[in-house]
Amino acid sequence: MSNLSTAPGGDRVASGRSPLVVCTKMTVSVGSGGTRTTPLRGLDLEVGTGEVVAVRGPSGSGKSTLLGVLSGDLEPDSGQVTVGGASPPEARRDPGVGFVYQDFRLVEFLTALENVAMALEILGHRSTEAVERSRAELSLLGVEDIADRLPGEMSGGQQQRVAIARTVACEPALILADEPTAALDRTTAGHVVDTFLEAARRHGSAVVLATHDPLVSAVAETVLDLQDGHLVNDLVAMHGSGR
Ligand SMILES: Nc1ncnc2c1ncn2[C@@H]1O[C@H](COP(=O)(O)OP(=O)(O)OP(=O)(O)O)[C@@H](O)[C@H]1O
Repeated sequence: MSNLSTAPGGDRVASGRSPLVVCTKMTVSVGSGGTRTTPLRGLDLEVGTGEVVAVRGPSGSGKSTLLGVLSGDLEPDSGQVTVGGASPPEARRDPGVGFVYQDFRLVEFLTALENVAMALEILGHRSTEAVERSRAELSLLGVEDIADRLPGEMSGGQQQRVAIARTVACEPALILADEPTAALDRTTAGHVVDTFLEAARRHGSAVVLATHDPLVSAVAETVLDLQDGHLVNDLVAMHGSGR
């Protein structure tokens, strides 16, 4: 577990290993006109290289909004956010940010294998190597048997695992996943969680998981709760009692 300390704003920051993600006094609004709302208000966060963080919070507390800012899909109103010293849009390319979206976002006209291989080819991997690596990643997630199926021919849980394989295969410096076990039975959810832990251990990826799933919080190194637009330390996780 990383050392935890409290930032001036009261949010949790990690110390003791090199920070990859740094958010300082970050305020983020979404929507427009009468539906505009500000889920994140002056939030501070650090996530270290190789750290696996679970972000919890009630529905509507801003978990997806936080991931959206870290991925560069959303811009903060104010405050700072960097990933590997770069702005999130720049960081997508270098040092690399992978996002497992809640709705998976697989390319509908590509098979499972092609979805994963295409992502690797975009990063510059040769076709044969990309296919080999994609098969290995699908196999690790237990979906090698559906490698030739299109997303429309897969269950939600299978699509979720293909989306995870696509992200993890690319070995990004930062992995973001929104409810990555939501569509899965408990055994499969366990394999998925192991995949994220392995990505952190083997490649040093920082992993931020937005989740309601106690299984995910139980294995994450750090558990944070979103409350009133801020991140609050989970005291049980801080004191290491069995997580
Ligand atoms: N495009 C949008 N327009 C208006 N309001 C939005 C928009 N996106 C999110 N919101 C609002 O922002 C708040 C935070 O939403 P967000 O999706 O980040 O929460 P969440 O914690 O991820 O929820 P869930 O657990 O249900 O996925 C909610 O009140 C939500 O209604």
